[in-house]
Formats: sequence, C-alpha cells, structure tokens
Amino acid sequence: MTARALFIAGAGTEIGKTYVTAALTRSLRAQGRAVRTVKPLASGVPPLSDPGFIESDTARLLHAQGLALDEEAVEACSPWRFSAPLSPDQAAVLEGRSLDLADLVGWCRDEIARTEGTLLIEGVGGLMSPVTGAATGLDWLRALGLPALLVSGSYLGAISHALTACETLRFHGVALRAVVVSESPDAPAPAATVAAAIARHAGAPVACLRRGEACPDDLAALI
Ligand SMILES: Nc1ncnc2c1ncn2[C@@H]1O[C@H](COP(=O)(O)OP(=O)(O)OP(=O)(O)O)[C@@H](O)[C@H]1O
Ligand SMILES: C[C@H](N)[C@H](N)CCCCCC(=O)O
Ligand SMILES: [Mg+2]
Repeated sequence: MTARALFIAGAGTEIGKTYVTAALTRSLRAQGRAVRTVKPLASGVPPLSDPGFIESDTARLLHAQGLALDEEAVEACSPWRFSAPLSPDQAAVLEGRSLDLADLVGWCRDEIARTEGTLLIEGVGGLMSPVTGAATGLDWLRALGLPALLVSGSYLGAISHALTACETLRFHGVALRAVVVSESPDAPAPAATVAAAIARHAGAPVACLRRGEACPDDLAALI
C-alpha cells in the first residue's frame, strides 16, 4: 500500500504549519478519510515527562489524530526530536547528536509505503531552513518527490516570503498543491487580503485560515 502523501512546508517558522496540519488532519478524519500525520524532525520538543511537552508540535499532531501521548506514539510521529528551540542541526549539536538526510528520507519513504490513505508530513521551519549540517528542508522535500502544501502567515512581509517560497518550489520542480494563509496575530491587513495578493502570483489555489478557525472545506477538498 502506498499513501497519497503531502509535505507541509513553511514560508517561515512559527507561522502556522502545525496549526494548519492539525486542522487538516481533524477535517479529513471527520470526513471518514484515513489520515496519518507525522513531524519526523522536530526541535523545541522537551521530553515527554516535561509538562511543556504538551505544547510541542508532536503533541499537537498526536492530539489531532486522537492518539495517546505515550512513548510509542511519540516515537512513531517524531523519531528525531531535539530539545533546544533552534534550527534542528544546531539543536542536535547541543545534544552531541547528528542527523543524516538519507536516514530522514528513508524513514519517510518507509512511512509512505506502509501508510494507507493520506500521509501528511510536516517539515521544519521555513522551506530552506537547515535540517542537517549539510541539507535544507528543500533538499528533503525534493528527495521525497512529494507535492507541497505551503503555509504562510499574514504578517506584513508575508506576501513576499510566500511568493519567494512559491518561486523556489517552481524553480526546483516541486508541485505546489496549495498555499494556506494562517492569520498572524496583530497583522495590519486582513488575512483574506493577503491571501488574494498571494493568489495573484502563486500559480496554485490559496486558502485562508482565520485565527482559531477550523480547516475550510475547500482546502480539505484539495488534499
Ligand atoms: N490560524 C491560527 N489560529 C490560531 N492560532 C494559530 C494559527 N496559526 C498559528 N497559530 C498559533 O501560532 C503559533 C505558531 O504556530 P505553529 O506552531 O503552527 O507554527 P509552525 O509554522 O508549525 O512553527 P514551527 O516552525 O516551529 O514548526 C502556535 O501557538 C499556533 O497555535
Ligand atoms: C524552534 C522552531 N520553532 C523550529 N522548530 C525550528 C526553526 C528553525 C529555523 C531556522 C531558520 O530558518 O533560521
Ligand atoms: Mg510546527
């Protein structure tokens, strides 16, 4: 069995990838679709025993899948976890560890092969944030050959960040399934206005997720 898989990339960090991925996961599950959601490489994740773990991407994604927060589920969702809230390569160094792109790609390929239904893979930081000492998130995405869902914010500057990421994906031949604008706090323009500006140049459908909103049906229908 081979999953229909999608890579959730970011125009930057802390802009809503996990929020959007969790919302999408809930929406697909509510429609009765088989979905598995993973964040293979995660930095800023304290140990499971730490009360702060509940705020981690791994915890949020497990919660969206209705899974228990136990060691087995955590390991299956995020096999490479680092405590420091830094670029993962730097966080790994602080723990005297390192990560090889081939291992990360191999793990994802195995998940794609054994998952039934839809597999959502959340990336790390922005599209070109480092994932190892040598490789970026774009290298990871290209090696997997998956289509991308690009998550953007709506803060001032987000339009250029999103379109720069769209151009980079296009240049490297990565299929862009859709862009999702996740409303940033205190943004000076409505998220819908930012989404419309991105839509004029993105060459892909653009959806908008207001603060606290669930996944819009038109976005779930694209996945
Ligand atoms: N549309 C939204 N509504 C409400 N809260 C949101 C929304 N988008 C993002 N957030 C909140 O903003 C914060 C950052 O979002 P999130 O963790 O999804 O970013 P990220 O892109 O996944 O970051 P990272 O690069 O660390 O993976 C979180 O607290 C999240 O819950
Ligand atoms: C800790 C943070 N929330 C993410 N997990 C990692 C973001 C790395 C960004 C690196 C960069 O592009 O400068
Ligand atoms: Mg995240």
